[in-house]
Amino acid sequence: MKRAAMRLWTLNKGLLTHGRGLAYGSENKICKPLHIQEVRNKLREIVGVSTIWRDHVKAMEERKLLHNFLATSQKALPPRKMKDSYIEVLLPLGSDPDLRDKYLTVQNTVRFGRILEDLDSLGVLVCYMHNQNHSTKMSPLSIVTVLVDKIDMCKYSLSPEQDIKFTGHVSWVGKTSMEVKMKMFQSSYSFHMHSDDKFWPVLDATFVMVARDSENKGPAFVNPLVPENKEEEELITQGELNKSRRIAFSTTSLLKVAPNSEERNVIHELFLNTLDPKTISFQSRILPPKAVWMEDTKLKSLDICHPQERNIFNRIFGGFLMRKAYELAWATACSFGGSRPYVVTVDDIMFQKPVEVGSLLFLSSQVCFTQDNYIQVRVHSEVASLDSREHMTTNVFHFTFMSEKEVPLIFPKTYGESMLYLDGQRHFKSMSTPVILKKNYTVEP
Ligand SMILES: CC(=O)SCCNC(=O)CCNC(=O)[C@H](O)C(C)(C)COP(=O)(O)OP(=O)(O)OC[C@H]1O[C@@H](n2cnc3c(N)ncnc32)[C@H](O)[C@@H]1OP(=O)(O)O
Repeated sequence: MKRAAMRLWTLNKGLLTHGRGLAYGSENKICKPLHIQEVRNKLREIVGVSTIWRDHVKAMEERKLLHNFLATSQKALPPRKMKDSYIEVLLPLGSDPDLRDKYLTVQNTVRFGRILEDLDSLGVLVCYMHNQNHSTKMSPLSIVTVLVDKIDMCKYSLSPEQDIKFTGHVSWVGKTSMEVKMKMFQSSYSFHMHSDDKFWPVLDATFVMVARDSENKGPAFVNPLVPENKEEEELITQGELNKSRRIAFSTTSLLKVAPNSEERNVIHELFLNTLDPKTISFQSRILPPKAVWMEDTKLKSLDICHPQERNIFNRIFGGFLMRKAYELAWATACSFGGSRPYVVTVDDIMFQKPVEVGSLLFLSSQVCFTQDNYIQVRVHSEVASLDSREHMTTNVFHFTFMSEKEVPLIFPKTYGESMLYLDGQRHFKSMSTPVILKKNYTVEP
């Protein structure tokens, strides 16, 4: 590996230093880090879509011709290395005040919803870099987000006055799917970059993206991935384990099988705690002190999905859906906990179905589990077309927040709510390490 590429690769593994001069791309192509605004432009270039909505049908017609470039088997595609897909993106919040406004909350913190949008675009670009075919300008692949496996926040504060840097690369591939690992770092200096800037890690994310054919109608093979050293071998093994974990999680879903005996005891205990001791009845339920019924924690929203929010394939951009769901979840946690909550983990967001432009997007959010200062919020997303009343679930989002003070206990009333409680508890327990609350931990909507 060339020296510069080796340095970049090493930087991705730990603390990122020397903000300037970092690069992205394959071994043979070392460039400056991309500006965040270039990411979506680059994606449009790779996919060859129009920037004007009225031309979108024509642009998609043109993409049909790319079908001939699709591989008939994975073996026919050359293997790639992790560094081939490695990219760096700069979000110069500190040095660009106009950009900063887009990311700013009224409390002078960073809008986490905007970060989710950036991660989604970055994840797609990483996958295009992995599958880059130098013989065609436009890619025959349509890459979509299928799963946000995990986003873990580190405990450093996110300031809108310091530059942010993202890195990402493909860490595992299946036949048509790819796992992408992304990291986010923040500069330790305000307003301007110094040649000796240090970037500290603030976030770790794992997404799964899927390759589809040029019209986004059927599956398409992705290039194989070969490890170059022991660490990369471990990442690939971890990718395999992640796949098995997801399958195991989904086969024990409470939508498919009954809760285990420990969980059944939890639910019965909660039920007994809400029985009115003055009556001998299963029907008289009262709330214990410092507790809230789950049904009283709901918030809902409706959005019309305008063309402005479309992705490169003229469906609604996954990042937009995540931002909307996150902001509703944050408002739910805030009104429940009575103080400003901080996001700790985003977990297992599955994009089951694409959302068409023009759909009505219904989001329902509720607190489904609490413990100490933690609030687990679930957001259910459904769409309906304007001319049909039929609703279809497109996503379920799970967010873990932390409040500055201890929050009330949550009590389910119905069996359905009890399942939501257990599902929330499972997601909460899957959180890697509980974050220690810090006063300067300032990630808000
Ligand atoms: C960047 C953006 O804005 S994209 C917009 C947001 N995303 C979307 O709109 C995507 C909406 N979802 C979909 O269209 C569909 O669910 C699809 C196309 C992603 C998957 O459809 P499926 O019928 O599950 O496809 P299929 O069974 O062929 O699976 C395709 C691959 O996805 C993988 N996959 C499917 N579900 C999951 C999951 N929950 N977690 C991880 N991988 C998954 C499969 O393992 C398979 O990978 P492999 O070929 O490497 O083994």
